[in-house]
Amino acid sequence: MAVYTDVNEEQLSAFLTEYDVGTLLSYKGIAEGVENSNFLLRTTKATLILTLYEKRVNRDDLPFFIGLMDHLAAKGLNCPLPIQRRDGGHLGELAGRPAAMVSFLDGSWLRKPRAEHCREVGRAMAAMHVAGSDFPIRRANALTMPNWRPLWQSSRARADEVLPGLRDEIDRELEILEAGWPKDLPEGVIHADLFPDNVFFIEDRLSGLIDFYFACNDYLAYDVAIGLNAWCFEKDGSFNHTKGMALINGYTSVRKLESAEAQALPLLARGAALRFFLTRLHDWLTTPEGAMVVKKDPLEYLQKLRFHGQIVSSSEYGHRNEENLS
Ligand SMILES: Nc1ncnc2c1ncn2[C@@H]1O[C@H](COP(=O)(O)OP(=O)(O)OP(=O)(O)O)[C@@H](O)[C@H]1O
Ligand SMILES: N[C@@H](CCO)C(=O)O
Repeated sequence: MAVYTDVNEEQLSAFLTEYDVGTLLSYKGIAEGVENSNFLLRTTKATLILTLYEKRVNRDDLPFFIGLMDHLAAKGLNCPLPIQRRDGGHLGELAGRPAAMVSFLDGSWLRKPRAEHCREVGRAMAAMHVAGSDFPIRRANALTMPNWRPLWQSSRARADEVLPGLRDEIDRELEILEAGWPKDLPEGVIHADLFPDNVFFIEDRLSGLIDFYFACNDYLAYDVAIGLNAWCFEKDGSFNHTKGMALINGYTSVRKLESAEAQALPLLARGAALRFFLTRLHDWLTTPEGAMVVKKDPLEYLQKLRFHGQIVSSSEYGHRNEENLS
């Protein structure tokens, strides 16, 4: 469960006086997520999500994240709306952590997404890319290609404890990705963590996107690559081509992929798999036993990494070139 920093009722009631949201009725820690401490709050006026930002979130990035949610919500995208404080800002401090509140979104995330859901996700991702295109603040991606080697160095010596041979395999992967990483693809604001647990549905209708705390400026197609990793593999590790096609078609129904983006997709997907492998491996090796957080399996992403290494063309993910369409 992701409550790293606990808060008591007194602290919380005092914090709420800085907002026009009524008084506290109840609150509870949310047992999901791995990055920040989240609480569900009910007040006399609203239902809200309170987030205390933890170690991986840099305080200087908070105006980007909060400003982005505000910007996207104003453009009609269904995402949490940051709650304004009485002093006009959005960011406060609680239990020694930077803290903010956002509106509660209805819906829940899908444990077993189907192809039609992947299509909706592709569409919503592209809508986010379009809506973010005039967002004025910039944030470099702190978890893209140049950052992988330092991250790898933090786990490399112990990698073979997780799987014999892992150290040499990832050394090779990293070299390939560093040498071939694409240059000059269209850039913009990407979500960068659009996994099933960050997309809410009400029945089969997508009701909103959450968790913008990895959002950044990067290649737009890199977000598609992350989506293919997160949505289009089955539990047994096999890639589901129908889901890949649905996600890509959903995306391109809103924003076309340029041919350079489509061509780069196999490498971008391979890089995305390495990114999640590396953060998971790092957490796997450093999270103390008994910590109140569910550790995610790095080897799931090793399997995906190997899969992408075999892919030659984006058509294998389900992308269809315009020329191939009848
Ligand atoms: N605006 C919201 N409306 C409704 N529920 C929310 C909202 N924001 C967060 N939650 C709930 O809190 C959980 C954790 O939130 P979130 O994904 O932002 O946490 P996190 O620690 O950043 O996790 P991770 O990065 O691992 O996905 C979500 O799965 C959801 O249940
Ligand atoms: N979505 C990530 C966790 C947050 O970065 C993962 O599944 O590894």
